[in-house]
Amino acid sequence: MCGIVGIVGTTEVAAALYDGLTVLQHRGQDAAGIATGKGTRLRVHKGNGLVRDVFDAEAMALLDGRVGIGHCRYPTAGSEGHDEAQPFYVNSPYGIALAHNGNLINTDALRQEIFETDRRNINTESDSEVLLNVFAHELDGQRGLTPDAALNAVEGVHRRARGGYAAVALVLGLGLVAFRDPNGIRPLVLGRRETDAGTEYAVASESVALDILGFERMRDVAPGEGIVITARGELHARQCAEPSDSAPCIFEYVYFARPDSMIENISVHKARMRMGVTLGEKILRERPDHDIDVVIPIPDTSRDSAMELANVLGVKYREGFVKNRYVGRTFIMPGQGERAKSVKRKLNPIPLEFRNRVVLLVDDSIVRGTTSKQIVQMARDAGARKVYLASAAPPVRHPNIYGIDMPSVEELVANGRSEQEIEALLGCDWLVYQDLADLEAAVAGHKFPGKTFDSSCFSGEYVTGIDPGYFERLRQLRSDEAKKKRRAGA
Ligand SMILES: O=P(O)(O)OC[C@H]1O[C@H](OP(=O)(O)OP(=O)(O)O)[C@H](O)[C@@H]1O
Ligand SMILES: NC(=O)CC[C@H](N)C(=O)O
Ligand SMILES: [Mg+2]
Repeated sequence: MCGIVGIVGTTEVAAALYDGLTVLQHRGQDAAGIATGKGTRLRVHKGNGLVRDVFDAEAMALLDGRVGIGHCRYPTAGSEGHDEAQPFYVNSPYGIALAHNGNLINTDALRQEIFETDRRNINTESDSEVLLNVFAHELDGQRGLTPDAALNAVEGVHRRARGGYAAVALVLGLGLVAFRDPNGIRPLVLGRRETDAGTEYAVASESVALDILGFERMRDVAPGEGIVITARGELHARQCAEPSDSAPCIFEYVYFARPDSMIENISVHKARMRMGVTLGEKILRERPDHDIDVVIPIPDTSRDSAMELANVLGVKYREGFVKNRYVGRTFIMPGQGERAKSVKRKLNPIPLEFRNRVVLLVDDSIVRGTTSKQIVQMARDAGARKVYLASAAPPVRHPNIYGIDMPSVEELVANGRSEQEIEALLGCDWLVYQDLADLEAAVAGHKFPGKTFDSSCFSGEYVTGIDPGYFERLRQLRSDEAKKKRRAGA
């Protein structure tokens, strides 16, 4: 789940792109990059690591121009290597750099088509390089370099690409192009800032990036829409695909996005609080005479839900785990060994909150079970009398194929297991999951009743349809085992 940002400014934009990426860091910790354009020169600097590690003063000084894009990466395709860091660059036509959040599900077919029909080579395993080349080819087929030509090219992308994608592209001689897949699976928001020198525009994965840069949030980029902001600051927008089922990714609200972001006019913080309410109500229905002494969140993401859940139950909310702020998010780490080790390094219990108590631990989701297995044990070791575990999301039983790296069902702790079996495996005294209908209602809230989402990792229903054999191929390419082998060079 990468973070993307693009800015058309009235002055140099590199520093603002850097700041934007630092607040999108939670979306990808593996690699980061910025591309800027000035005159006929497009500059790209990218590398593995956190934003603060990838850029130094020297690199920043080279990134000149008033138009630019940035990316922080959490890989869902290809390797974690340096050459798959983004933005990707292609010199023809005009010089284009592109940054992509999401995952294409017809990458192989597109790669072949691009080689055989479009006569373009894709030099990495990245689906984002494929996306860039589809856009480049479609733009090449247009007459001239105008906003209309770029929007026609976006139409071409929507015709050919399948999957989840939100993308920003820098086209030399034109400006910034942004687009979002026809189902709107991946988020993208548009903002504006007035300056003495004129209007500036920014697009970003999450509105928090606009907030910290001082841009006013205008609206989400619509599913299937294309946007062009010329280097002179003119905004052009057009619907570039037939209307499709709207399916924003529900996992953004569960885990990925920052709580201070608004996605599709829904506050992530409020959505998480409502998840806590519905889960609390379920607990009261199932165990009206519960013996819970204290509700303890598993930091960070579950805090908003856990707090409201405690309110509904009428029991104390306590911070029982201290998080080491220098360890990143564990779920988006590439290997299981690293994920497992990091939970221990990251979270440490305060024994007095556990001793002789019946504790209800709350997490936003249980995916591989890496976190919860260790946390339940830590709570016991810290003296808890009983350890209950509640998940603000339903069991994850299906792969995510639109930009969250859960490609292989074998790695999911809920795969092929009943809730009782998962409870036994995680070693807790009681395990309770949110129901999917409650989760969807909680995210939609009162303002958007009946709103639909991509909830495929919970439901197994995929809005784009799936080609036969896709899951097996994905498993071969992206299981933890396959990644380990690739890293070892086997
Ligand atoms: O079942 P698992 O495979 O362990 O995955 C789920 C856990 O991973 C995430 O935490 P993470 O440490 O990534 O980030 P956070 O600090 O934002 O909660 C999520 O919040 C759960 O705690
Ligand atoms: N998480 C993402 O959005 C990943 C983008 C792209 N598929 C990559 O692997 O680089
Ligand atoms: Mg967590």
